[in-house]
Amino acid sequence: MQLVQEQKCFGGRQIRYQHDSNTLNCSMQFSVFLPPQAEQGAVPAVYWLSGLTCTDENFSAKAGAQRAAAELGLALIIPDTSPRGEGVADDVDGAYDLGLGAGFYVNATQAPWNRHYHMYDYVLSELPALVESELPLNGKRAISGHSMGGHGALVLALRNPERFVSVSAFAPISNPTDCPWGHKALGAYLGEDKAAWADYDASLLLKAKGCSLPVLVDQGEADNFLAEQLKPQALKAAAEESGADLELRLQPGYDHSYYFIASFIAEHLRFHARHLGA
Ligand SMILES: N[C@@H](CCC(=O)N[C@@H](CSC=O)C(=O)NCC(=O)O)C(=O)O
Repeated sequence: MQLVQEQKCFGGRQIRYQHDSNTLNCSMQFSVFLPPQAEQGAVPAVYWLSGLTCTDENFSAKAGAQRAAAELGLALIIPDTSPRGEGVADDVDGAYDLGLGAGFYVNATQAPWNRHYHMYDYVLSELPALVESELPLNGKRAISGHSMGGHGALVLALRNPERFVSVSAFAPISNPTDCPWGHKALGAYLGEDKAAWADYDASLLLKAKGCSLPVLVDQGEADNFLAEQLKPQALKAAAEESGADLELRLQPGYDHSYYFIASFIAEHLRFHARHLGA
């Protein structure tokens, strides 16, 4: 991987890298925050998955996560939200909720998406293997994300509990088989056979398999997308049915923006630090 950019931040290093991804079949950029403790030895990592329209830079620049990560000794690993570059398919109308910036953390099976859109495997396997071989990381991982990225974080953790110690989300798309964003993306990437969609629906996965990991979810009550797209009540019902350790916090007055994420990211990082032994 090649260094693109680096800034000192809260005594640590905010870094952007580029690499050629075999999983996505294109060149990718991602961001990393290394806390000051990484100068002395290997540290645990929180993976952050961003939402629709984002690159790795939205979270790095807007969430203000570095202060708490530096205090807690946590690395932050921040991938992009889709494959990028010439030859990578995009929505024909340039819609914000399909194609570039909207990979939904799935492995697409349908043309033209299946040439590049394998964000599930990228985040689960290729990116951790790369950063853990090149950076001072101790192999302990937690995962979090926002909206589409909250959906991705929950699905990755629910399907691979041995890979993470904890999972959290901000305003996740909790039940994508039952909302317009999910129908559009899962239909395009996986095809119209809805049986394939269930593997990427956190509420269905939680109901069917339960979850051995602690789960923290924050949801703003003034979020414009709450009723139509996010459906946290489906996740809560699934957790109650399966006995999963979900804490769902409804936050009065907060919307869907990065101001909401910035308000609670330190609490999420402290939650993950407890489970990571940081
Ligand atoms: N442009 C769209 C909404 C786009 C949007 O709100 N994106 C969110 C994530 S939404 C779910 O995945 C986001 O994080 N945007 C980037 C940012 O820096 O705020 C519309 O207008 O409806």
